Amino acid sequence: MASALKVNKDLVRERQKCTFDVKELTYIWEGGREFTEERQRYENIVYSVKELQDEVPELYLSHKERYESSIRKACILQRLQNEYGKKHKVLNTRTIRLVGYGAIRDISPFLLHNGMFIQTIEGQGTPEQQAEWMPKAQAMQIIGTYAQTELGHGTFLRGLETTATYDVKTEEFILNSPTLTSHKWWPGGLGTTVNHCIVAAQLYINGKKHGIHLFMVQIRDLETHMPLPGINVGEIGPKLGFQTANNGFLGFKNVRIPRKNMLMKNNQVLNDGTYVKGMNEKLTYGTMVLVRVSIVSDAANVIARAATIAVRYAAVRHQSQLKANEPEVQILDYLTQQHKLFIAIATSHAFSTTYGWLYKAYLQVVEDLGKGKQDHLPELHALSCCLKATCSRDSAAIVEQCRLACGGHGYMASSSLPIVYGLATASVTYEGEHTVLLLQTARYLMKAWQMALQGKVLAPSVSYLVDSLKSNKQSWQNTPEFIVKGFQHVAAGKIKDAFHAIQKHVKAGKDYEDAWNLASVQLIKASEAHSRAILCDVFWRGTIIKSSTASPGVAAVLDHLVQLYIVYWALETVGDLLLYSNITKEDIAVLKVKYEELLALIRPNAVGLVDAFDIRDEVLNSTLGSYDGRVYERLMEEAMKSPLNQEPVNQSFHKYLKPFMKRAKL
Ligand SMILES: CCCCCCCCCC/C=C\CCCCCCCCCC(=O)SCCNC(=O)CCNC(=O)[C@H](O)C(C)(C)COP(=O)(O)OP(=O)(O)OC[C@H]1O[C@@H](n2cnc3c(N)ncnc32)[C@H](O)[C@@H]1OP(=O)(O)O
Ligand SMILES: Cc1cc2nc3c(=O)[nH]c(=O)nc-3n(C[C@H](O)[C@H](O)[C@H](O)COP(=O)(O)OP(=O)(O)OC[C@H]3O[C@@H](n4cnc5c(N)ncnc54)[C@H](O)[C@@H]3O)c2cc1C
Repeated sequence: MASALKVNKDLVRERQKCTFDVKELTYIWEGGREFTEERQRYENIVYSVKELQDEVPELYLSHKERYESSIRKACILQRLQNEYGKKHKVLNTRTIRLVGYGAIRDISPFLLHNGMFIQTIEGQGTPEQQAEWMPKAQAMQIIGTYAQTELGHGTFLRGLETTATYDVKTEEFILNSPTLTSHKWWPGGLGTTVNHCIVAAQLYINGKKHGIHLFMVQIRDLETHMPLPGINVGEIGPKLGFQTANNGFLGFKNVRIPRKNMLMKNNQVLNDGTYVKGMNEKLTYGTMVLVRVSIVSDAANVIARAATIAVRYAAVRHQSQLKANEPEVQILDYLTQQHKLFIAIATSHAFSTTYGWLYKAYLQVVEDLGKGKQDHLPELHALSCCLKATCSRDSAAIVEQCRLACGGHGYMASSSLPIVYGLATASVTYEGEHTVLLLQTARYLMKAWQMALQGKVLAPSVSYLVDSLKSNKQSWQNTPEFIVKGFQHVAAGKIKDAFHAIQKHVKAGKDYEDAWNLASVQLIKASEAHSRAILCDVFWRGTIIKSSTASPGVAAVLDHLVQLYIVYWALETVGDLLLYSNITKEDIAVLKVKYEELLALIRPNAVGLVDAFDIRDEVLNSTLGSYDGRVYERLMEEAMKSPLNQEPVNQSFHKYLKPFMKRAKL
């Protein structure tokens, strides 16, 4: 934190107004004091390393230089992380990623190694395979990625074209990329960083296709880093964001790997080519479920970054007068600005709470699977799909809203909002495209509705369908509990409508699949409504639990945030509530007043609330959002770093402009 003397006076005043203990909220937000202190200790180590500090801002480097700089920093970070783990305790993934951003600025080329390669060995490997690869992967003696998506297919995994054909004579798999579209395309780190991959390929034994399986494949020599024979590997080039993720392509030509390199925790291939089917073929997709769950947490963190920048800037920035002859006001005092920004703070808390709940459900399912029980797998898949879809999409929209709320300066790269948007919007697509995942959940919801009609017992997350089958005669109440019930009625109503739409098309003679496609806009709306009902319910119940042990000041702000989130979404979806619940026009008028009251209650705590996210200036890396609020000074200082400002006259003047002007005179 900057010294009090240098802090912008508006921010000083805002912090004096704060009515709650900022540190206490940080501990709650981060899941406990021990996590915060751990992160802070690690940050102090990382950000004191001189080699991690930029001489030239990353954005002025070429694509190649940025990659090289990110690898250099990623190696230092990995060493620091390992040393820290040995000395203190193994750091949690949130801390590693958050602190990593502060050094690398964008995505680490090791993200897929740390985020999917290791997790897949752990989740899909037999104990022997884990014993062989885990220590090497953890020590980074081998560096890997998760290579699934191809040029031709990302979503439809059964359509992947890479083949792994078992050769019973040599007890090897032979990997091939038979077409251009079968080339792997996108995996992070694949371009020029990794030497190993987990490859998703169609398994063939004696001419019979057994579907998608995962294989450990070495693609580069560990000494020379040259691609191994039969491997065609490279980088895919610049993208909207994720510039330093080193996404790559990969093709195979008769690449042989030993039988033991198929990940065999679930399905197995024996020496003689016998195929042994596991408990559930979808367990092969297990790493994706874990990452979808983690993306809910990522969404909370990315919004916290954007909200911190935009709220601090809105406190420092003065523009226009509310009344003639009065000074220009802090833009944070405009109600429309509060409407844009306070929902960002509330959403971050909503997603963080939901992540805690979802991760617990994930751990329970993993434990059950270990005992051969898979009853809750479909529910977890459905929840992780719709929550990943909704949270990533909301995070991209909210980050963009925060950027727009900063006016012109939000468009500056030095605000960091463009790079944060690049991160947020990528997550809408990767790890399962948004619409596709909503439709996965819709499959589950259609089955759940059918079961509800048949009077069967439903899984907890859809048990609200039973209530909605009974006629709802209760009059509306403007309480959070009741509004949450209203969201459940909306979800149930949309699920029912989508169900009937499919039935109508089937009755009219359509195949079920065509009927599904014809109803799919309704299906994704049903899935979205289900997500919103879950988010509001979990956030509301989770906040009650958190508040029960909090000080009155913190409990009050948590209550304001959860109420704001619920009322905001009630007003955003008011048409749906009018259609599917008993809300009246009068109730809506009351909700509007309530919303404005909540904005007013949050206003004095706005800066305190973003301070409580406790995101260091190194991580924010923003001219607009730093703790001290020296916005204008920083904008000018950063501009002065432009290479174009290092000389009074650029050579292009003599080369092009001057001759051009001379010709123009004639
Ligand atoms: C030094 C600094 C270091 C810093 C870093 C360190 C940090 C480390 C920590 C990291 C922490 C977090 C990690 C975050 C990493 C983020 C980066 C990720 C980058 C992106 C990676 C990728 O994108 S990988 C590729 C992802 N690809 C996809 O998601 C593909 C999407 N498609 C599918 O999943 C499937 O094909 C499909 C679900 C869409 C359809 O599958 P399929 O056609 O086979 O199935 P059906 O539709 O026929 O359904 C059949 C039934 O199966 C059920 N089903 C489907 N999937 C699952 C599943 N996963 N689990 C359970 N059940 C499943 C489906 O519902 C059907 O059921 P029924 O209806 O009952 O028939
Ligand atoms: C930044 C980034 C990093 C990535 N990293 C990795 C990685 O490390 N490893 C890896 O393997 N992959 C990675 N990917 C790939 C990513 O997982 C896929 O791009 C993603 O799963 C979407 O698949 P797709 O590109 O095939 O989209 P498509 O499926 O082609 O989607 C195009 C459009 O078609 C629609 N569509 C497709 N199918 C259906 C359907 N059944 N019903 C309705 N609409 C449909 C979609 O909604 C979308 O609008 C990464 C992608 C990005 C952007």
